[in-house]
Amino acid sequence: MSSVMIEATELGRSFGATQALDHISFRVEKGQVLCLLGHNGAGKSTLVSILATVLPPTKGTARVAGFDVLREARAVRRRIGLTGQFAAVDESLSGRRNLLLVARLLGADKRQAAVRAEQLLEMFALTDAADRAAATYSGGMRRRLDLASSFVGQPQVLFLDEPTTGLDPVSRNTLWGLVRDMVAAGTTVLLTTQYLEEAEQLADRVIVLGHGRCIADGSVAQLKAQLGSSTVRAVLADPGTTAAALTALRAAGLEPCADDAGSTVTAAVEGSIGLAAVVRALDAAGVAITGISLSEPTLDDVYLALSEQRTRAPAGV
Ligand SMILES: Nc1ncnc2c1ncn2[C@@H]1O[C@H](COP(=O)(O)OP(=O)(O)OP(=O)(O)O)[C@@H](O)[C@H]1O
Repeated sequence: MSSVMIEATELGRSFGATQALDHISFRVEKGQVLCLLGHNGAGKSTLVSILATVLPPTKGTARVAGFDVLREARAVRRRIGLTGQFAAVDESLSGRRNLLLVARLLGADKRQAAVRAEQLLEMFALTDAADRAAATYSGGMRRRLDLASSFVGQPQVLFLDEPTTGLDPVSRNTLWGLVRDMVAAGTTVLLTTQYLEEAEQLADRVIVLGHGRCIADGSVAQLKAQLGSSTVRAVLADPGTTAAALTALRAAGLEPCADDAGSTVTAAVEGSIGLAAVVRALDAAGVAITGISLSEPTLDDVYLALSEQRTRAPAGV
């Protein structure tokens, strides 16, 4: 049996004149975590909705757990779990009743449903709060309950659409641990996020979406390798000098980018010779800095560089 659990072939989706997705193709093997990264409106939720059979594509095909998302939607639904951006729990019910309800909807008898609910409450550290209304839960507890609900049917493929948005770092770490446990048990995960750290923590492979298109595809290490061996990060004394700094570094043969606030510029370089070149170029352009460092590239650097390339690309590219 093929171990490909998600297969998208030339997927496209438009909403009127908006092309939300275009020419998206990829495969995910059993037990892998694919992370979709992208800015607001990049097309992440649209892609998840198509794969989870919530939305039909306008072009292309997709198979999940071996079944076609259009022609065999019911078979797909029986094998997947979906956790959206907003926790889909019934707030008036207790955590336990939420899980019992989902289990009964999926066809479990009363006893099976009770056993499964108990297991999941334990697994997601909700046993103590099991009989309280979900309305009294914290954001992190609600996300855990939501994730537990999507796990009632022991899905082969789990879709997580921005699962940790709005969670504090501790809750986020807990959730990452739960996702790792699921993957260790053989579940295939497709995760969307705007948090690059989340991709670094969980992903075997990352696809970066930009305006509905795939703009990068590879492991975190491969994406970082595209940027050269290291990154120089210079903190500008005056954000008003950002344009001058970028011009000077481009003239020195580098491809710099600035953070949103314009207070830091980064550039990929080859080792410490590159660091000296940055210092010389900024000094010659009269750009004062308050700090400079040389580091291995992070996924943030990759993302910034890709966004920068997109911004500089001519219209229509
Ligand atoms: N039902 C819809 N009707 C019209 N346009 C839509 C609809 N759903 C999505 N879009 C448009 O499709 C594009 C992709 O949206 P999508 O929600 O997939 O992006 P996203 O990457 O998930 O963004 P976010 O991170 O903000 O959730 C956007 O331009 C959005 O406005």
